[in-house]
Amino acid sequence: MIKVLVSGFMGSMGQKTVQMIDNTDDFELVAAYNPGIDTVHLQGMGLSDNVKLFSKLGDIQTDADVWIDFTVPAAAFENTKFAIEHGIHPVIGTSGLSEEQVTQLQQLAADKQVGGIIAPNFGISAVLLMKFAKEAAKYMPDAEIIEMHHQDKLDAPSGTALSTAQMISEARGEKKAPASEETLKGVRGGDYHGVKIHSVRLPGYVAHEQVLFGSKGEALTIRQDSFDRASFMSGVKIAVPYAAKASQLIFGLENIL
Ligand SMILES: NC(=O)C1=CN([C@@H]2O[C@H](COP(=O)(O)OP(=O)(O)OC[C@H]3O[C@@H](n4cnc5c(N)ncnc54)[C@H](OP(=O)(O)O)[C@@H]3O)[C@@H](O)[C@H]2O)C=CC1
Ligand SMILES: O=C(O)C1=N[C@H](C(=O)O)C[C@H](O)C1
Repeated sequence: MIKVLVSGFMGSMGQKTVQMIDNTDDFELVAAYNPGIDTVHLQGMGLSDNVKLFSKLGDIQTDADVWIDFTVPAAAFENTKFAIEHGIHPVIGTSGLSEEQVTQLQQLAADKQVGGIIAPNFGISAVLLMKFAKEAAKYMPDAEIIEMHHQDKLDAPSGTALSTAQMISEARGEKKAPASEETLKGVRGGDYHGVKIHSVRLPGYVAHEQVLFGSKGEALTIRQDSFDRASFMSGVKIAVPYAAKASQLIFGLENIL
């Protein structure tokens, strides 16, 4: 049995994760963390009395093996650091960690021998999109990304879009996006090493990404859609047993599939 703590358990992803753990024989929810726990939410969630609840990071005392984190970008670094320092293997879905922060956390995990995984996206369709985009970029280096998310998403671009841009950039090498004068500021999107990223936020959307490749007389479009947050749970389910035994902190679900 793998004992799990869910950080951000009252959020959209946190609630899905609690359900997934309840429905998985090998996992047991032993602790849950969320600042500002409210009883209305709690009643709806039907957590067992054995689950220890925490609303402050410093108060957490648990025998959890794995720390699943779906919180907010501003909390991702401190939460992951806390988990590693307390011997709890991290499975981090929260977006917004910088490359420097990931490197720091990987160093800490190696020092403490408490490994796990940080994944910008636990959905299989998104992992495949990134893999296919990396391959396509070798042959069609001119690419732009459009990511589309629900209106409550705090960060832009999405972690997935940033990761896709990194992979495209690595596969094709240095390249600049065509220069054009913006008569409306920001209209050409963000720029990651020449890969333009456009972030759309709309009600009704969940999480979607499209990568457009253009070449002489032809184009390729790769698209994935997460219509439901359940789409991320298959990846989390794979990540938990991996993390519980890991001595390194890896980045990207594709590395353990
Ligand atoms: N890797 C992946 O596959 C996926 C990643 N994500 C990422 O997961 C994160 C959460 O997404 P989502 O569930 O939609 O967001 P929500 O806003 O629905 O949930 C975030 C939860 O975290 C809580 N929270 C705020 N601060 C802290 C803290 N310091 N420690 C612990 N919990 C905290 C919030 O509480 P309160 O409301 O009281 O502030 C809230 O309950 C985002 O970064 C998102 O990008 C989302 C989907 C898939
Ligand atoms: O906030 C979300 O919803 C999502 N966040 C992740 C990201 O930033 O890439 C993963 C997925 O896109 C859903």
